[in-house]
Amino acid sequence: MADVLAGAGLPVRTVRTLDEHAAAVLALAGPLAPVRVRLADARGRALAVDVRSAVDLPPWESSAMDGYAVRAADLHVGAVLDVADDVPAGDTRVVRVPAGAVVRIMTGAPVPDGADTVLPVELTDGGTRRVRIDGVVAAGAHVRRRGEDVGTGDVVLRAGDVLGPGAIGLLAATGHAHVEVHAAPRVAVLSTGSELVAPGVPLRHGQIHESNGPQLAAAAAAAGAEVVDVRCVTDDVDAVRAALNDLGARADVVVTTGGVSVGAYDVVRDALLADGTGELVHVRMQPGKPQAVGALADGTPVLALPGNPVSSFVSFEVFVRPLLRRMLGARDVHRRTLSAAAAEDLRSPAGRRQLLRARLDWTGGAPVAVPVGGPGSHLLGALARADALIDVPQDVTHVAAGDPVAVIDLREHDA
Ligand SMILES: Nc1nc2c(c(=O)[nH]1)N[C@H]1C(S)=C(S)[C@@H](COP(=O)(O)OP(=O)(O)OC[C@H]3O[C@@H](n4cnc5c(N)ncnc54)[C@H](O)[C@@H]3O)O[C@H]1N2
Ligand code: MOO
Repeated sequence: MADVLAGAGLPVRTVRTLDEHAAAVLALAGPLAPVRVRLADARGRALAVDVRSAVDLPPWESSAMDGYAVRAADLHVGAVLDVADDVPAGDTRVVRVPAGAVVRIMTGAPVPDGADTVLPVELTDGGTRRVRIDGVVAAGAHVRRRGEDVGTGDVVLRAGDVLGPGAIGLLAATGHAHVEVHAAPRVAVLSTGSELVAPGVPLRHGQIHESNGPQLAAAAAAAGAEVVDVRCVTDDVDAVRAALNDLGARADVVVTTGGVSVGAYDVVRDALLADGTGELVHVRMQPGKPQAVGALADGTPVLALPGNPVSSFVSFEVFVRPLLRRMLGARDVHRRTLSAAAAEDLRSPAGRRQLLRARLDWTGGAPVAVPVGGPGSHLLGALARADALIDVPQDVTHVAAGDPVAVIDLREHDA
């Protein structure tokens, strides 16, 4: 769309909807090359290939109970049977139950040949040489069949699956010590602003603690990226350019905050424009209106987010996170969305899609979206309480309490 904001000597800005800018950012990179990693290093990474089981699960008939392996035909209340053998878990012998006898067996031990049923110890007198049968079970009870869970060669996980604890357990059980995953995107974070000082340093008048860097680094790590550097520079174009080039050499993506608006010292804007690759964007959203994208000399993408802490948080969610998930190789790069009832009346600016921080209240069963922190982009106080973003469409200016609203669920779901 043609720029409507140029004027007063300001550089040209492309005007986009949120979806248009998200699509433009997503097009900046694809999944990174596959690498082979140890299972212990695979959590949070996306599989580069389908994975098949190397074994049957269970690999042999196994007992689901501590008790006695029996022939169902020999089970009668009051019968007393010889205990021919004892098979604990880990016993690798091939054992056979003689006719009219039983074999004591433990949970997870191989069921002896000839036995078809496991009688739990609670239904016996617990004898070790001879055992009295106090109760019976159905034929076949408590025997886990070979391959009933997973068969050899079955596809157990697919390319693009992000590996949570359940998947790691499955990979181990199916015999995989290593897996092919996509490399994790290396992310560098650069905060800009002469007012910024490190957390812990006492503030002088005009100074604030640098919070976007730690926030974005945490968000990138939670998205599955490897954060290689978090740095802060003053509002100096040369310092920004030097930092960008240095960080770009070690990262797959550089994320900056601050200095992309229309201020006299908006140096990220100036640095990206000076290098000739930058595009300034006015996104029809709140927060997150001023954005910029660029590329370093080696092609490394730079995503420049606005400096207000809530703006950088929301911008990361809707622009940076999907790109990182794509580079990670995840099949599904977007957060889950759901419909919730608005807890209160909401106002939204005309012509801007609003993403309002909220907490989902599930106490009534169906989700209710409770706004937290207000719409101001500087209101950090409630950020930690938000686990969702209410997504108010660009053309909607009013939502009544109780109305359904679309919500982006910020909780992690890979586990
Ligand atoms: N005349 C106009 N002024 C502004 C406009 C506009 O359209 N016309 N847009 C406003 C909007 S919307 C936003 S968002 C901000 C974004 O501006 P910048 O990206 O250039 O950000 P800064 O000016 O550098 O900082 C904004 C704000 O955030 C604080 N900040 C910055 N970095 C950090 C950090 N790392 N940690 C904590 N806080 C940070 C900074 O101190 C400012 O208060 O522009 C509006 N202005
Ligand atoms: O776009 Mo700004 O992010 O509204 O505060």
